[in-house]
Amino acid sequence: MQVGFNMRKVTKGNVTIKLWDLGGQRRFRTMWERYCRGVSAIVYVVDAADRDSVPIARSELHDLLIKPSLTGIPLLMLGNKIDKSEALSKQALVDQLGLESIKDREVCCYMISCKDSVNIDAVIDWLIKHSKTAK
Ligand SMILES: Nc1nc2c(ncn2[C@@H]2O[C@H](COP(=O)(O)OP(=O)(O)OP(=O)(O)O)[C@@H](O)[C@H]2O)c(=O)[nH]1
Repeated sequence: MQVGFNMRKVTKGNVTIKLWDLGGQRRFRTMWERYCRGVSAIVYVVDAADRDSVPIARSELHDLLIKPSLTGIPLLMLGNKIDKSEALSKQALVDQLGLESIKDREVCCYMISCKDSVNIDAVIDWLIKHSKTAK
């Protein structure tokens, strides 16, 4: 059975980051806001190779960010699965997710492959930079 919410800790050097992995399926989405309140950053992972799902990812993202409780929380967008030939380019993903229209917070986007460990270090560094303890 798919569990909707898992907590993990990632340590690099003397910094430990606490991550909540929130389920992406429809039935879990109403709970996203509750888990995002008060966090240092929101990491939103999309499958860059699943082009049909991007419009849904876009509307769910903007529905989330419109919540007053989440104003100003930095957003890290990750376009995953760039090892697949059908993956969107970064520019196409940024455009299709409407990231340029987000003006009330810092937004960063990396294209990654969890399978091939592409850009994972950059993600960890970004998370450390935006963690509460490491400023
Ligand atoms: N090719 C490729 N496959 C990947 C990559 N990352 C994850 N996958 C595969 O994608 C599938 C889904 O991965 P999950 O980690 O279960 O996805 P998830 O986003 O946590 O799923 P939900 O939270 O339920 O939406 C698995 O079969 C993974 O092996 C990647 O970078 N490249």
